Amino acid sequence: MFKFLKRLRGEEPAQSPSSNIEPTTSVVNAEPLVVEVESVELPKRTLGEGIRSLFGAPVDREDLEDILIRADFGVEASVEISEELKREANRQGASSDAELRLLLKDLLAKKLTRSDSALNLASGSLPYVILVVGVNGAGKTTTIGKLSKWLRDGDWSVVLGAADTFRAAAVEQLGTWADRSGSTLVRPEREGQDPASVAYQTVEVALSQNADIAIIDTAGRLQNKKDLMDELGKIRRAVEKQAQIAEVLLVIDSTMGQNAMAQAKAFTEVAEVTGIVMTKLDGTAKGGILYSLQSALDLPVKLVGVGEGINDFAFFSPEEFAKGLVAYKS
Ligand SMILES: Nc1nc2c(ncn2[C@@H]2O[C@H](COP(=O)(O)OP(=O)(O)OP(=O)(O)O)[C@@H](O)[C@H]2O)c(=O)[nH]1
Repeated sequence: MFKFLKRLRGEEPAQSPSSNIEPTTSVVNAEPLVVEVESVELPKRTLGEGIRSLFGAPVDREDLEDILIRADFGVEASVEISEELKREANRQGASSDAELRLLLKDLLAKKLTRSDSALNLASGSLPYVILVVGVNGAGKTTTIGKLSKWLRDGDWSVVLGAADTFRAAAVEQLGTWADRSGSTLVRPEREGQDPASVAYQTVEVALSQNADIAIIDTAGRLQNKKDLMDELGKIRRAVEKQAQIAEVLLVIDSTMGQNAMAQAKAFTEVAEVTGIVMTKLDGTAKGGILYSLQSALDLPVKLVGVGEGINDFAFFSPEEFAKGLVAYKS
C-alpha cells in the first residue's frame, strides 16, 4: 500500500500567511508549510465487479484484435497486444480459455502499470491542494464527493472549494457532497465571482482550520483554450500564494469513447494535469479507452469511478482492471 502522510492531531491551527483574498496576477510560490506528519493507511477501496468483461464467449486468439479495437484500445495497441498474446501463447503452449485469459490479464496489467499512479499525499506539505478539472458532466463533483468521503473515513480533514461559480446548482451539488462526507464547503459569495478568489479562500480556510486537504471544483468550460488556460492559470496562481498544488486531476467520462481523447488532450495542454480520473467505467463496454488515454497522454490513471454511490470509486489497480476486462477468476 502507498505511504500517505498527514498532520499529527492536536496542534495549533496554522496561520494563513496573508489576509488578502483578492488574488493578483503575480506568481508567488509558497514555501511548503512544514508540519509534523504521521504515516497513515487509508481505507481500502477496490474495483470490485465494476468493470465489464470484453468477452461474451471463450477467448479466441484470432478475434482478439477486433474485440480490442471495438473496446477502444486503439488500432495500434490492439494489433500489438494480440500479436504479443499469440507469441506468448505459442511460447508457453497455452491454448485453453483459462490459460489465454491469464496470459491476457498479465499482459494488460503489465502494460498498464506505472510507478506514478499513487495520489500525491506524501510530501508532508499541508494542506494538500487538489484541483479537479474536466468538461461538464464528466463526474468532477461526484468524484470530489467520493474522494472526500474516503479521506474523511481515514480521518483526514477536508475543505471543498466551489470554484464553479457560474452555476448555482453546481455549488449546491458540491454542498450536498460536503454534507455527506463531513467536509467544510467554501462557497462563492455571489454568482459569477472570480473562481480564483474562491480557490484562494478555500486554501485560506484550509490553513485556518488546520485541514489536511483542500479540493477545488472548477467549472470545466472549454469554449476555447485561451479562456480555459487563463482561468486555470489564475486559479493556480491564487492557490500558490499560500500552498503548493499537490495534484491536478483531469476527470474523464469513459463512456465518451474516443471523444474523450480530444477533450483530454485539450486539457492536458493547458492545465498541467498530474493524473487522470476515469469515471463511469461501470457504464461502458469500452474500457480500453483507459488504456488508450494513459498511453497517449503519458499520464497515470489515479482513480476510477464505478458507479454513482459515495463508495463507488477506487484507486486504479492495473491488476484488478485487467482481471475485470478479461473476466479472470483467480
Ligand atoms: N454510473 C456512473 N455515474 C457517474 C459516475 N461518476 C459520476 N456519475 C454521474 O454523472 C453525472 C455527472 O456527474 P457530476 O459529478 O455532476 O459531473 P460534473 O463534471 O461535476 O458536471 P458539472 O457540474 O456539470 O460540471 C451524475 O449523474 C453522476 O451521478 C460513475 O463513476 N459511474
